[in-house]
Amino acid sequence: MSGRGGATPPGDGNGRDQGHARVTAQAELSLRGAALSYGDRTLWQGLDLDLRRGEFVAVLGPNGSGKTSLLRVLLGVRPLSAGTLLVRGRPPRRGSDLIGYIPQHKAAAAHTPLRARDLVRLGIDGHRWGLPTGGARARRRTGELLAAVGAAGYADAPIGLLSGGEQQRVRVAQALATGPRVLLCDEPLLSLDPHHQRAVSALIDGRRRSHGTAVLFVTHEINPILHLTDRVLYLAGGRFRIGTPEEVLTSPVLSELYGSPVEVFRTGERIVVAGAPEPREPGAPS
Ligand SMILES: Nc1ncnc2c1ncn2[C@@H]1O[C@H](COP(=O)(O)OP(=O)(O)OP(=O)(O)O)[C@@H](O)[C@H]1O
Repeated sequence: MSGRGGATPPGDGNGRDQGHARVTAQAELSLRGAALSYGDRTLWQGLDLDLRRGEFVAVLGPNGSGKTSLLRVLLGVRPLSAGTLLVRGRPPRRGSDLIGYIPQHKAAAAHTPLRARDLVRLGIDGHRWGLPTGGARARRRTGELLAAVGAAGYADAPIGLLSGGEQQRVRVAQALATGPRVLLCDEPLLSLDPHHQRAVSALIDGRRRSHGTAVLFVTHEINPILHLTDRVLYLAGGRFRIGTPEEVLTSPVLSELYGSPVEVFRTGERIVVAGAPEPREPGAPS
């Protein structure tokens, strides 16, 4: 297969086989013929994806396959090299209220002067530096957001003194501050223990169920979120596949995507991928 990404069934999932016009009308995010290159290196191309209301899409792929770069495009901080992106029918805009972003967990330094409530407050009016407005309303909203993620008990604690799971709850609250239609999650469970992984993924899932928020969830590990996942976007070696986990996470599909034999095992509720090749160095011949 050429470097042109996988617009072939099974697991094409690009909407064409599901009533293209109907899907487009409902999409929160819509990519058409999207490509992203850095210099002469193309991370992905020919990407068609509609993210629908309340949908949970997991983005998988080896290191360097362009998962975070995709989020940067969707956040409006990086332009596509080709193709189009629409966010609820309009071009993307950096800092849009329509999109919430949950970053990887990185432990905040113990001496960080921010309290949990300050971090959430930044999600409400952090883009209005120098023009503080609506103080009482923002304070009330901050309290509601912290309560919604079960973080009210440590609202006034310095963020650096909270556990990893507690910090991630606060970051979820911050991402929800503007009432986004789409949540972009960049490995939000990384370095959390299984208990906190479940708690944080349940929070994200709860939001999509209660508000119809669509979720694009970048992860290296599908198992903690497999039960939530409607579709998988799998990026590898400049190509991709989209479809349900059952369609994409199979030995034949991943072997074709990687261009070498890959085994996918299912043990109970878990999926194990074995034999995926190491990512190529940037610029190495394909
Ligand atoms: N601004 C940039 N300029 C040039 N190359 C970049 C830039 N940003 C990212 N890259 C390269 O693009 C590739 C994809 O990066 P990206 O962070 O999107 O990958 P990823 O799939 O999220 O990887 P990981 O799983 O390791 O987080 C990497 O090789 C990275 O070095």
